[in-house]
Amino acid sequence: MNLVEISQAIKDGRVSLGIELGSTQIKAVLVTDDFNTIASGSYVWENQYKDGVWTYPLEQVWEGIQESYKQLAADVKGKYHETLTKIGAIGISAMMHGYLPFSEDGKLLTPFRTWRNNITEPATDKLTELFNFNIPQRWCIAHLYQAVLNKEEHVDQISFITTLAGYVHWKLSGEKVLGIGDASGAFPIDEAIKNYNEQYLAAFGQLDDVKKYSWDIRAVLPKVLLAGENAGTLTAQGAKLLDASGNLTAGSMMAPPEGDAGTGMVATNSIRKRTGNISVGTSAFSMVVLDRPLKQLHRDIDIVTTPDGSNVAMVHANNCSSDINAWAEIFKQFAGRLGIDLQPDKLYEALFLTAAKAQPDAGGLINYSYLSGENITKVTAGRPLFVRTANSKFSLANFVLTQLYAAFAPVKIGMDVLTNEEQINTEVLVAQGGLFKTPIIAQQVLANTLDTPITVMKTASQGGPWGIAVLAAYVRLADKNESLEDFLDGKVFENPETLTLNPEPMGVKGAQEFIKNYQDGLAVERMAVDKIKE
Ligand SMILES: Nc1ncnc2c1ncn2[C@@H]1O[C@H](COP(=O)(O)OP(=O)(O)O)[C@@H](O)[C@H]1O
Ligand SMILES: O=C(CO)[C@@H](O)[C@@H](O)COP(=O)(O)O
Repeated sequence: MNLVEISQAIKDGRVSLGIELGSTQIKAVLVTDDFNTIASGSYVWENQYKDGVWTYPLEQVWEGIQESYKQLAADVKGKYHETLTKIGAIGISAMMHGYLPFSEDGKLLTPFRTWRNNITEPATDKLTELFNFNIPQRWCIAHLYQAVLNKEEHVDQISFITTLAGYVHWKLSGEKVLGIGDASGAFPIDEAIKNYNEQYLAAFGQLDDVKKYSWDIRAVLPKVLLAGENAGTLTAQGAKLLDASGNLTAGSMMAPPEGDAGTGMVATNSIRKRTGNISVGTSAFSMVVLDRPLKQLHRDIDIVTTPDGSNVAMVHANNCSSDINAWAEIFKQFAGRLGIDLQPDKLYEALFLTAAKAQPDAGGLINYSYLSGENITKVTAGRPLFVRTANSKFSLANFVLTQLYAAFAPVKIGMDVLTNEEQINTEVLVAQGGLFKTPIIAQQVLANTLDTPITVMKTASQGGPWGIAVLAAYVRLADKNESLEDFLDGKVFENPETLTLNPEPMGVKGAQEFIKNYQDGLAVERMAVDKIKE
């Protein structure tokens, strides 16, 4: 589309907006009906560790959404000389799971407990046994049941719980709904009925410590919707919440709110059975769409769904890029001392490119990037740790490669369970996430660490917000009965710009040596949790 055509599309509202609330950034993108991004905005935020809980204040949720929207609207005005007043469809996506309990009158009953918390182990042990289905610590039902077990005062006032995307969607549209992918991280889904698992709902409701409360779990959970279903419209109040300038009018169609797992699947076109993708940002999680049930229950493999409700095996590691950021900040401060003001993209590029000169085994250096506890390696709290021996080859190149290996190590260890015990493998994984903003290096290290070809698309560093914008467009543009898979293959990914990197034999061997040292040293990391108190 040329500038005149885009301006006309904006005037007519033939555009779709995607907003994703990720762990480190809120991003908004506007796409035309050919799925090209024509404008964007973002807001940087960071979780806080307050009173033993990882959280974000809800006021900052709105500050971030409004700032991202404001930048996007200014981008539209600057490039296309149009004021953004009408948006065809809107989708909200966010980090999944966690705990946002509300009272009947809409009051938040506890600060937001995010996916990053490892505070629900007793609840997950009990529920996993009850359902014979893996309940990870970060899931909404684990948080709710842990609050029950803790006998927290607020529990009897609960009227509704939701995820972050569900909360924002509710405020914009008045609808208490979730896309099925996001819902699958709240409570287990039954793939056959594309809804919460009835048997598990009943079992949960029958628990003695749950029966005490007047609420019913069925009424407390949001309603489940499939991709493409109508999830309400933007209300006048919602329009004001999104666009503080008041230019935006009400009435946009709303897509079912999704989790960043689902939007990652869309952004990498990984909805069909046996396709695989991986998201690498604050956390790292790989996802394979299943064509058969798993042979057995694994505590390291989570079953979620695609936005159209197919089961997906997910390996989720809580820690990926946060420690890279912490070290990058140290290098930035050092550069600052030398009078050099390093902007983030330049900083990451300079560091990552250094890793190209590293020894394949990263010189024997070891790093545990655990800002928070790590489920895969059974480390209960965050103690970032860098260890080396006197003979390790301590160079900047090896240090940076160590950081990248360490970012991918937990997910690699978890994925070995899927490969070795379930024989579930994909020929290639399509990856997305902020680490690919600097091309090649992180992609190659990931391919070597996982010993799997990694494909990255042009949109990889903006995968999530673009994915939810595509889901919004699907509500508006799909032909009757057109499946999401066909919509993606036929309309969205006609000609994707991709780059695939294969594992390099030397790199694979080096990564394996790193992982061996990493696993051998895990006892030291666990001892750090035990001995070094906050
Ligand atoms: N220019 C860059 N090159 C490489 N990595 C980057 C760059 N900018 C940011 N990053 C990394 O990307 C991460 C954010 O990735 P993203 O997928 O947006 O994650 P999240 O959803 O967790 O916020 C940052 O925390 C940082 O580690
Ligand atoms: O928990 C999940 C997926 O199951 C994610 O929402 C969570 O790890 C947050 O992802 P990001 O690190 O923000 O990409």
